[in-house]
Amino acid sequence: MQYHSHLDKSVTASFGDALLASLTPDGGLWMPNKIPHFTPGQMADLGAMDFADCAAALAAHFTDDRFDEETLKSLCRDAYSYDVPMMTLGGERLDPAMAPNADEFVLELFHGPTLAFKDFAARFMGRAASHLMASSGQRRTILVATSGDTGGAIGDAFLDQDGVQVFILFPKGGVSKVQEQQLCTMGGKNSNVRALSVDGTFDDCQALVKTAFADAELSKRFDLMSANSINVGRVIPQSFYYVWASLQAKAAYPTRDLVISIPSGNLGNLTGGLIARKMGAPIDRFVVSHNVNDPFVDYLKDGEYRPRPSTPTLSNAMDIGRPNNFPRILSLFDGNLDAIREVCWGVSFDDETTARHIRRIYTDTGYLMCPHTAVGHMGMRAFREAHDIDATFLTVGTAHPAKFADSLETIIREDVPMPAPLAAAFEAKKRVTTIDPTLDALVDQIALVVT
Ligand SMILES: N[C@@H](CCOP(=O)(O)O)C(=O)O
Repeated sequence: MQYHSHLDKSVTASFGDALLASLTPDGGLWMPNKIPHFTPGQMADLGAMDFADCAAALAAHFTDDRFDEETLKSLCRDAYSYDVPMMTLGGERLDPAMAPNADEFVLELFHGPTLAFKDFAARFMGRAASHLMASSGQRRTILVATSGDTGGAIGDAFLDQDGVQVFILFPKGGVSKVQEQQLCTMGGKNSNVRALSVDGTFDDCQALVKTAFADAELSKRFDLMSANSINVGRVIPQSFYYVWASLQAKAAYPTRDLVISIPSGNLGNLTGGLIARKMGAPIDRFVVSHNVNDPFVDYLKDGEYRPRPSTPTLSNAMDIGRPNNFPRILSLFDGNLDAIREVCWGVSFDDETTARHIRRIYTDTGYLMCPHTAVGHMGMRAFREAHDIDATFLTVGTAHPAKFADSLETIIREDVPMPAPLAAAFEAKKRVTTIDPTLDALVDQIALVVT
């Protein structure tokens, strides 16, 4: 598989080179030259595998000859050592024998080490980069902008990795208390993972990272690598769980359509889903569910893309006014808005509605959703109201509710228990430096540890 720049198809690279380079030399995003398409029979074989083996089989079509079958299998088995359940709000697993009439499930992607869906892509990327770097003796300085979850997942995936220094840039006061604790306590005093609290918004963090990449001299001096979903090595593995989950849902309820609602911000998760659908995953529609930071919803409505400054919300990881993956979505559909609309249905919700939904679902069923998952769940319900179809409805559960204990405790007026990894983070001492949102301030921090 070769990759090309979304700006110029003649600019190409292998998977490994695209991953380590992050952005194309012309400042574009890497796109796969051709998305493999699987027949229903091949899809059925993939669906019969466990998630890790299915991911490895898919990855074989997107990587290069530095990744043989055995390498990918052990990489995925090591990365995906946790559960990927699809649950009803009543706590039943997706299983037609147990829940013959159930048609709504949460695809819980938050059972990895940092309790967010970002672990799926971060763990694949971390292991793939380590495999490439071990054979070539390279080093990298990783910059990752986070609105809450990506930073933790990347920090965890690259923690203690030789030749790698990670800088996590998060908006000061713009992530939950638990997320901040997690981001600022990765590793010990001499950790290779450092947290930078940026005096600005997530969009400022993201812009800062992009400015650093645009500076060729700086990029070369520090061997910069991005671990955001601008890196194609993050987006490809985000397609694997859509393939696998859709096959499980279709096998369980074969006569129904399948609709997946994705809580969305930077649009990396939607891009992964669209790639899965192009591969032949049996997904009929995506509901693209946003908080009030919703330029993509407006685009679906009137065809005008108007990125704008973000507004802080309860679902802070989606507080993004300029989604990075918008150009990739256009590229997947050759810019055809009608084709995008046939697959994507957009909707957005404010905080008051989100809080009310969390409280009502918790009171009625005992299921506690993180604010992002709640936005996805409301999107799914809104889609159902607007469309009379017989379908299985999957809502992507993006993060464990405990990561948002501060806001959820106010909403449900109960304590939210902390799972062990988060409780451990609260035992550790926070290490964080506050910086201005300027390139000089960022370079000063990098230069302290990278020569
Ligand atoms: N929602 C993200 C923001 C970064 O997005 P990514 O798609 O580049 O990972 C987060 O939680 O940090």
